[in-house]
Amino acid sequence: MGKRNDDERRETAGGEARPKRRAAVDPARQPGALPPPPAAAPPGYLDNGEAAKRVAAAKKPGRKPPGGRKDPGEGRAQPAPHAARRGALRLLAAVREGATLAEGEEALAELSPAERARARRLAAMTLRHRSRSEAVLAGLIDRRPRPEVMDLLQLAVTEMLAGAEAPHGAVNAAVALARSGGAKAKAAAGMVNAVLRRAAEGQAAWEEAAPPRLPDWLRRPVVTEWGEEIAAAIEAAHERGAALDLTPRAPGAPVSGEALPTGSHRLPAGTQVTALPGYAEGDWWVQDAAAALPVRLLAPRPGETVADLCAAPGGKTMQLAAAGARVTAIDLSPQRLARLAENLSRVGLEAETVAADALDWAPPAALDAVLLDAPCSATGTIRRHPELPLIRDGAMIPDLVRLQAQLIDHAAGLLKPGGRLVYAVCSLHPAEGERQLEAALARHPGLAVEPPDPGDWPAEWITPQGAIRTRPDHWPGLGGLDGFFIARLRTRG
Ligand SMILES: C[S@@+](CC[C@H](N)C(=O)[O-])C[C@H]1O[C@@H](n2cnc3c(N)ncnc32)[C@H](O)[C@@H]1O
Repeated sequence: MGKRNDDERRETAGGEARPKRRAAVDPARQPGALPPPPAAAPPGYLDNGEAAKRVAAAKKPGRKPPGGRKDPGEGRAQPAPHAARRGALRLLAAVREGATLAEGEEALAELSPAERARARRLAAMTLRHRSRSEAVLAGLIDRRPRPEVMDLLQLAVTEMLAGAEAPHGAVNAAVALARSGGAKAKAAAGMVNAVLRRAAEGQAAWEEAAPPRLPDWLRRPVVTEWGEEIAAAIEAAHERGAALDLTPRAPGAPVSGEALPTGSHRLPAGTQVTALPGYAEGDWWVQDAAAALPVRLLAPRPGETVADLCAAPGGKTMQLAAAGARVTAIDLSPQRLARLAENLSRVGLEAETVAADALDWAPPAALDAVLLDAPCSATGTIRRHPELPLIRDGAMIPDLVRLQAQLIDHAAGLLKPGGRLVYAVCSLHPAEGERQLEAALARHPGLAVEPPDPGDWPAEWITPQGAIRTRPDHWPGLGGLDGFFIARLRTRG
């Protein structure tokens, strides 16, 4: 799988962004500060690239580890043994340093595309099941080992008990990796061997353990909003991970995968995107089924003027343009906007692009509609980004809520009388969704919620306010979907 393909496989939704000056989210203080995305950026991150540079510098292939030891893979024409596992451990180490899996991937440049994909899969699987491997290991170790040794143990336990890897293969690989590490890892090789041989018998403890809990800062508001049972169902859905969803360029077009009730198509996770029919022709793009819903609710008509205020990397811009709307796509990040332009060009669609703070942007004439897919905590995308709970602490929520409110206020002022505003966030935090809508309605007596047509939308998604709320535990039989809050507002006119 090529680099392009890797990038395409990432969700095109999401994206917490750097408020330029009006609100006070400081990218440098964000634990998950992300690089300018090479392609479709993972959601929920800032765009300053600092964390990525830090991680890449620390993990550069060939960089000598402390003590001058030569990396076993250094200088080899052939990949080092266990290259994918070694890559997965680098990714887990990057997450421990506060980076995302996507940032960590910068350190995997020497791996083949297939090894890189496997490293990513192994790391994500280890993170998704981390509570189970912890439970298995808790009964086998007296004292928690060094973090890198713990990563190695958790990776091997996950491979054995969730990944269908034969125990001897996972144990031997882990021992070999420990032996090829620094002095401290070498010293732990005996313990790794002994613990993992016993862990291979730990299937019962694995099954009995609960999925990873949401962090308290997110679990509390989730439980207050929907109750304990739903919080647990969300956690279980996060552990199951996400399939690959495609949005057809034209409704009803022949696109691979199972057609979902909302028009997206679903394929198994791990499907090689560039090999699918229609990729080169731009017949579809990768987009979680939930991320495709805001434009569906907006229902753009041919010729309408629509601004996509926080547009990059452009999943929703492409939907708007495919519907025939005259779209202006605005984004604060020129790098992300460049990616949007690339995406548009791949699928042969057009939109005007503007690199600007949406709070400073105004159209020459009032608009028919505005899509505000606002920067947010991205907590609705944990299925795809299992590292998020580990690298966020919730401190950014108040600043994000403030920025979202400012963007709603600005967006409302850009509309014609009778124009519509769709506000969307890929967040499970009610402060960014349900409470944000309540506050917006209180500030804007001239705006009213226009509820979705109940005939077209699952009843369980429609909130008492007339908005749409999707959660990862929805559609259990179909494989779930990301958490989004989406509201359609209309100016009285
Ligand atoms: C949730 S993502 C958008 C995802 C996009 N709508 C899609 O479907 O592909 C949020 C985007 O908001 C942008 N952003 C953040 N603050 C902004 C601002 N003040 N003005 C314009 N764009 C902003 C970020 O750069 C990021 O690309």
